Amino acid sequence: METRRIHDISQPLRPGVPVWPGDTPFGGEQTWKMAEGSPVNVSKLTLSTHTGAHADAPLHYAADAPDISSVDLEPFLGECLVVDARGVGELVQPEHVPDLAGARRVLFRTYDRFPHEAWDEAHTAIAPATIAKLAEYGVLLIGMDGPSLDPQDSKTMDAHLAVLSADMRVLEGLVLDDVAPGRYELIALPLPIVGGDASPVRAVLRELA
Ligand SMILES: Nc1ccccc1C(=O)C[C@H](N)C(=O)O
Ligand SMILES: [Zn+2]
Ligand SMILES: [Zn+2]
Repeated sequence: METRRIHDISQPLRPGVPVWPGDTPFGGEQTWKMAEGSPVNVSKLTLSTHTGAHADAPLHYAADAPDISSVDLEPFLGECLVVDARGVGELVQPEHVPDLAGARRVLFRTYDRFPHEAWDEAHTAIAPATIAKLAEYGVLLIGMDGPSLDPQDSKTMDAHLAVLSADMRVLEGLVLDDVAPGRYELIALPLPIVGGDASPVRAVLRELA
């Protein structure tokens, strides 16, 4: 049997999971309870589309752009490169991008320890020039552990606009603490939420054979 190790790089979704300031807190509530005589347990969720590990749709940063149910799944599935970008400062710059050796999906680790319990107001972001460089190399998807490609206080969304013009896909909120830099198989499919500007993903990295 195949035994390639799988690293779960998703945040556990639970009440209290840190969300963007002012955004909808995660809520789960049981609607049918076995404890009250129902034959099954069922619950409802309340959450922002940008909760935990998630994929942005172009619709998040451009009006009339594709929603998350319309995007091609190819970028979210396949070989990727995990890059150690810890300690780079405010922005991951082009010089922090190593030789991609043909990788078409690139994930940046910026945290020593992912902040599971508190929102990080001052996360590392991605320089637009870095996205342009990745696009030149044919990269389909950029991912990171921080909550946004752009700084929290950005009004111009330069990194997201660079992604828009390169038609790249985006993963944010990945937990890369226990993953060594290098190549893996990425599996991080968004849900087909019609009209959705983003979707949570169950993101995993599988070691290559
Ligand atoms: N939830 C929000 C509410 C307001 C403004 C931004 C967000 C975001 O989540 C930003 C995001 N994760 C991004 O794609 O950069
Ligand atoms: Zn997002
Ligand atoms: Zn984003």
